[in-house]
Amino acid sequence: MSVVAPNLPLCCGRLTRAVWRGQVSVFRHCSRETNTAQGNISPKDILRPYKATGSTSGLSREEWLDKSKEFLKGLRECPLSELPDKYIALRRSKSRAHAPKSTHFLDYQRVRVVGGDGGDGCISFLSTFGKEFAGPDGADGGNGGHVVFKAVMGLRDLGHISSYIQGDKGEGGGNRDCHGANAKDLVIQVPLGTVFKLEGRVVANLEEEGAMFVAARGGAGGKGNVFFTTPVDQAPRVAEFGGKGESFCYEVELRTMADVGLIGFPNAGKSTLLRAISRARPKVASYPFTTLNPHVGMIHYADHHQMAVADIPGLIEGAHCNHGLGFTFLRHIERCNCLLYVIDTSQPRPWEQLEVLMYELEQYQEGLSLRPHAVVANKMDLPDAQENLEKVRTHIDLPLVPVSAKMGEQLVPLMALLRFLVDHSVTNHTGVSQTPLPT
Ligand SMILES: Nc1nc2c(ncn2[C@@H]2O[C@H](COP(=O)(O)OP(=O)(O)OP(=O)(O)O)[C@@H](O)[C@H]2O)c(=O)[nH]1
Ligand SMILES: [Mg+2]
Repeated sequence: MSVVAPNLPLCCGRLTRAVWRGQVSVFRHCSRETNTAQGNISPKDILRPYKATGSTSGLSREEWLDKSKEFLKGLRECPLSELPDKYIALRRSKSRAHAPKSTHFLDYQRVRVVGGDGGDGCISFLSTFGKEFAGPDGADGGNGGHVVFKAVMGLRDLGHISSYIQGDKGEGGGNRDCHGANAKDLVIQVPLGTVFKLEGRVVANLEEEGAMFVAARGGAGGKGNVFFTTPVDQAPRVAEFGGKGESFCYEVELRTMADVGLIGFPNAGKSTLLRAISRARPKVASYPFTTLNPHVGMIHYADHHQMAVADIPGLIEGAHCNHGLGFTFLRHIERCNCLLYVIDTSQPRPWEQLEVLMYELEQYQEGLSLRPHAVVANKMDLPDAQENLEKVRTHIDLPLVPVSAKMGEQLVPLMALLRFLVDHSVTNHTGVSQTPLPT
């Protein structure tokens, strides 16, 4: 089943032909010498072919680079009508929401979790008609509720989790041996792949659906005065307070944020690209660092597969030394299975952007830049872009797709390549085999 009309260019995003007036490039103001001196490898070394060590797919870098390039070549020769469903991204069927603010994606949250306190025990003495001192009848309090996290399908981020979570208190004991009710456990749903850390140590990893983690246990209910009755003391005037619930401060983070992360310099057009290929609404503007938090959009394919693509804040030279937005947001990149480097082809020497980006990722975490990746040469509608693209091809030996995110051009091959990359990155975990391109 193919919903997209064959041989028609898929035009997503805004199709306004507004004149775009160049931008200030931030990275040109940074001193390259200072930063490169701190690492063992130079940015240039990154692009040279070398043996991979840290690919998530298990394939060597050369293997999946060759496969992706072969795939792209096949894609150019194959008419769109003959593409397998899995490579055909569906157009947005619904219009974007009119919510006043676009919500960003939360993949990290510090949470204080406190179990509910137990109910207090009761001091009471029974007095009935005809028997004034019928003995103690103060009952026990109920137990406080646990705070439990449960992994469920269908949730993607941690935005619904507040920074302070308190379990319910147990009911106090009553007279006439009426025990207080136990409080209900507070079950908070989290996405699959949520990791809980306590003082930097991983204490729980909820990978499977339905997996639960008791983050803080509730306190036990206090005993009522009946409990303290002894042969010696038949009328004890003593009862217990309910126990306090446990209290911990967890770092909650997602192991995987998205299938694909868009990496690029500020103003490269990452947010524009995400808007073009999904219904996400990250802000787009012609000044650097417009995006300050990651945004995730979904691409739907004709075989009903959904793929999450994350727009990650812009990266500049020296990011690993806390330049620009610092390195805290680099951890978002760790949580993407594949990387899509977005370069601004209208700028002079665009391949240098790629060198810097890969270098920064390597400096942050060895092997990070080697995850299955491809390059998008964006802004092909601008003057000089075509000329620059030819030069880029001579400098970059990676799968490269020229697009214009603003005009919505060449997005079909890009989305097919993304699917191909993502399938490759998960093949080893799931054992799903690839559908070959029609020959
Ligand atoms: N002509 C043209 N302009 C584009 C294209 N893609 C993005 N732009 C423009 O480039 C500017 C920056 O785009 P953004 O999508 O905000 O860039 P970004 O990479 O998300 O930037 P940060 O959020 O700052 O990292 C905007 O003015 C866009 O309209 C394109 O394909 N062609
Ligand atoms: Mg942006």
